[in-house]
Amino acid sequence: MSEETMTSPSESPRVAVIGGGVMGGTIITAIRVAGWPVEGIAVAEKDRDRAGALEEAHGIHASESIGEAVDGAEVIVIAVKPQDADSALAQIAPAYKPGALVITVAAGLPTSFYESRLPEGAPVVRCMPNTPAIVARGATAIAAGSHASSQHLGIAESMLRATGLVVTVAEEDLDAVTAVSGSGPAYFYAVVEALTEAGVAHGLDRTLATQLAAQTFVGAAQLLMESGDTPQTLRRRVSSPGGTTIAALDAMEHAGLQGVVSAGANAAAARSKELAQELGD
Ligand SMILES: NC(=O)C1=CN([C@@H]2O[C@H](COP(=O)(O)OP(=O)(O)OC[C@H]3O[C@@H](n4cnc5c(N)ncnc54)[C@H](O)[C@@H]3O)[C@@H](O)[C@H]2O)C=CC1
Ligand SMILES: O=C(O)[C@@H]1CCC=N1
Repeated sequence: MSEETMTSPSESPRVAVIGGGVMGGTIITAIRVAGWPVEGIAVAEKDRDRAGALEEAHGIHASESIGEAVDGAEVIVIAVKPQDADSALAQIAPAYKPGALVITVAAGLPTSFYESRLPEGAPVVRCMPNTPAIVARGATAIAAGSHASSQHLGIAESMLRATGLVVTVAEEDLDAVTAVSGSGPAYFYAVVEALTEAGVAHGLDRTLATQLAAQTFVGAAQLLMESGDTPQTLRRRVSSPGGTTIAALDAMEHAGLQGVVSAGANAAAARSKELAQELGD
């Protein structure tokens, strides 16, 4: 695909999604919402049940063969686990249409990993989405490889727009993005689990405690985004002098909250870098 020949869904570029799991399925939904025609989307999914579910949900063609899905595709979305990317690329390369845009969501693997396994000059855009994309509240960062232009980034952005926020970053920032927003939803769920347990220990019904915790975090996040205030300002607004919140925050800090969160984020960023070394050349 030349950049000039594809700028909008109405031009019906052929899209092949490789791996129709959580992220692949979410991206298919997003591009359908963005107006991509069903007949322009193919998916390669080796799990038969999952392939059948995608066909039923979207009316698209699912194949076990990566070569078949990629044949003639102008955009190839790679949504397999990092450990499966090398073998997927070995099947993509022979069917690759010169100039086709490759969009990858795999954690850790740099754009050079793809470029070195595809014909010379392949434009690659690397993305780090997160699971709230499933409900159109995702946060995705995208970065251009060495042959990807701003127009290629624009195509990726237009395909992912329906998943929520999309921002462009330098590729070197993607490990940090992974540590904050890519893995971030899991930190939130872990905190909700802990808060639920605390609520249950104090006599609350488990379902109610989870509901209250989730609504509190959704509301707090919305207030943060809509008010334009800093987290510090909003935290102080909850914290009455001599009140319950200060008592809680003091206890959390004493128990190492800041250290716990940064240790988690550091481990995610380190693992992202490690994946590149482990699976790269
Ligand atoms: N789940 C998450 O929160 C996030 C995941 N990612 C990245 O997205 C990628 C996919 O992750 P998930 O969707 O969570 O995994 P998943 O396991 O749900 O989906 C991967 C799919 O690829 C299929 N697959 C594997 N090899 C294949 C092959 N050779 N041919 C056809 N299909 C094949 C599997 O059957 C599976 O359905 C990973 O690289 C991950 O790093 C990125 C950001 C967030
Ligand atoms: O856990 C992982 O490796 C992927 C990347 C970010 C979220 N899930």
